[in-house]
Amino acid sequence: MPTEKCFDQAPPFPEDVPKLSIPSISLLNLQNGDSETTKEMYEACQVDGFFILDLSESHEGEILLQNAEQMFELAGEVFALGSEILETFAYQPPHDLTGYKSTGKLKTDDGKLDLIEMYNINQDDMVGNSPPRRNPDPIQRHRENIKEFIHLCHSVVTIIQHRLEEQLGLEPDQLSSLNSLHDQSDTSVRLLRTQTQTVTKENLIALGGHTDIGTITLLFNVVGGLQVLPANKENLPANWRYIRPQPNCAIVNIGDTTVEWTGGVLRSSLHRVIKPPGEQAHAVRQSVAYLVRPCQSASMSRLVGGIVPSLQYGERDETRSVKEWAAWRSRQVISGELKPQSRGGILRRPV
Ligand SMILES: O=C(O)CCC(=O)C(=O)O
Ligand SMILES: [Fe+2]
Repeated sequence: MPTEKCFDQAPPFPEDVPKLSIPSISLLNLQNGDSETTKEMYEACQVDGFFILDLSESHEGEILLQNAEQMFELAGEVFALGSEILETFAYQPPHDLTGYKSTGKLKTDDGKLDLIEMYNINQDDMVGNSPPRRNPDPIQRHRENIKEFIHLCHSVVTIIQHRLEEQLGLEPDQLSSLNSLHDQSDTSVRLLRTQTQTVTKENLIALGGHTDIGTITLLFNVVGGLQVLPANKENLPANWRYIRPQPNCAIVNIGDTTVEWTGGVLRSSLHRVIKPPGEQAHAVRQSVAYLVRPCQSASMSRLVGGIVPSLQYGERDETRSVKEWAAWRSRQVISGELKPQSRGGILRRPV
């Protein structure tokens, strides 16, 4: 659905709401190693932790868009099964997020419960890194499409990481090898849906403020509702800014694991989903996310090299395993026990 066709079917995004201004980065330019584009992307990853990735004009990008559209159709089929069937595939947090999460399982910032349904498809299952899992029928029937979507998303993530490695002065593959497609990880394709909102409250929170735990996220949206808390702004209702979904584009954001690895040079920003703005509030909101997690064998320790700051006296390196660390982070998100906040974003000039 992220093509023009899908945007034409949805009500328009209103002009008069506060938006975060983030750059639109051409995938083709990143593929060609264009230095201006690379610098612009690096800066966005430091300042906002978010940027728009324009997939048009790139051959792989165009195929990815078609695949993402198929994932939107798959989401429609999966959620149409209804909660009774989907509950038989319920997720098991915090250790296994694969499967269905009904609404009302997570706390939102206003102390209420979330309004978003999710289905997480496990990458290892789809690419054959682990024995096949039991999945709802539409997922089983579309295994090949999902696998292709994963391969394309993964190669786009690898291009982004290669450009970041150059800017950070790291070795080629120093970042990207930590989320290899062929090693087990908790990487997933997440299908999300929020029903039409009948409640009049403008800032009704569907998914509470959080940072993504993994390395990087590619997000496909058509209907608005995603908001980011800009850097150096207090978490007050007036400070949140919308990210306007754009046709032929993905939204990219940096996750907490990359902040750990880069010693805080890159930033993972607090984001949330609220009731879609303006006329869009009457639309069912679907999105598709590719959430990259590090391989289980990777370390959470800070990378050594380039402009990544070395540990200072008194600072301790992260020694928990990838699994332990992620379970600890997601427990925080689920229980709301620790207030989630943006992390990283120490300004450092690229090499
Ligand atoms: O649906 C969206 O636009 C955002 C979803 C999100 O932030 C997430 O799944 O982590
Ligand atoms: Fe997120």
